Amino acid sequence: MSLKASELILNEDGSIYHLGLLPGDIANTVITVGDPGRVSTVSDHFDSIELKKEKREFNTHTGTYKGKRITVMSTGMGTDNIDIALTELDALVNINLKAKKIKDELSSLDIIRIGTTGSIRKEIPVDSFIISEMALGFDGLMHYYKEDSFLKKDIAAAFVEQTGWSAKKAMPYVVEGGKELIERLSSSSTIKGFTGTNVGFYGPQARILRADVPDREMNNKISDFNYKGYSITNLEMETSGIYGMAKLLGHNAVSMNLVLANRASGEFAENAKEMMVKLIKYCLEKIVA
Ligand SMILES: O=P(O)(O)O[C@H]1O[C@H](CO)[C@@H](O)[C@H]1O
Ligand SMILES: O=c1cc[nH]c(=O)[nH]1
Repeated sequence: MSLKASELILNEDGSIYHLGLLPGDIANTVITVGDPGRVSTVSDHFDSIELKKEKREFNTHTGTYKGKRITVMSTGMGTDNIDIALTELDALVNINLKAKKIKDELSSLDIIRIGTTGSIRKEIPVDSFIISEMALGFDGLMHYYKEDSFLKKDIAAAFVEQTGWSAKKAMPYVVEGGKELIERLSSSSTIKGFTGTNVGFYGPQARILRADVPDREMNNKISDFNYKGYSITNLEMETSGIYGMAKLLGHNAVSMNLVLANRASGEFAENAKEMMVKLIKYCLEKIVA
């Protein structure tokens, strides 16, 4: 049975609805970044660029780095965008878009997020590179899918209990990254972390400019959380969705985080651009190693 036009939506040129991409446009290795402007900061290092396409917040370049074909695509901010980005990337490789049928043989993408984050630990200073071993999603995205056998439910339950998590918010979920990619991108330059993925940047990360939050101690409670040695290191807005959707759809994912803010000390990075270029070069070298 083919998928209905209302479910698998294609543009006039046959490209997938939001990404505006055709199956041949993407490589098997996809770097995702939040910021559309960061796409060229990555592809500037490519040997050559074969494709540049842009739709909404999804800016995509495909090219080669040291002979390896790589796609870099922006996702915009938040796991609502990640739901679209990963579902449509998966459709590009695992659904025959012309027949609108799921392929008999499925393929796996390597997905490497290169993003920015705030550390909630004094001992993880700005300019650090955190590689997320696991993510705790505050966003609820994975509760909208039936398959949940890969979620670490004991860790999420302990988190709810220890932090007194409000039932008015989504139930947190915990999901691991792709082990092989995590090992490949780890080194003495990276810190292994457990990343909290928030639904926003201000209130959801307990930042107060003018609007107060219901619990000013929440970041301390998150940082005090400890279950079987697992404790949260940093906050950002995409990793849990990427890890969850990758596990759900059979892809491998890793999230690399440049620490821009240290929420415990109140500091913000002074040379963010330079450090991002350093993280990008580091990731590209590890991808082709
Ligand atoms: O720098 P990016 O990749 O966008 O990542 C982080 O920065 C944004 C917030 O400033 C959020 O998307 C967060 O996850
Ligand atoms: O504190 C921070 C810094 C970058 N991105 C976030 O989501 N939070």
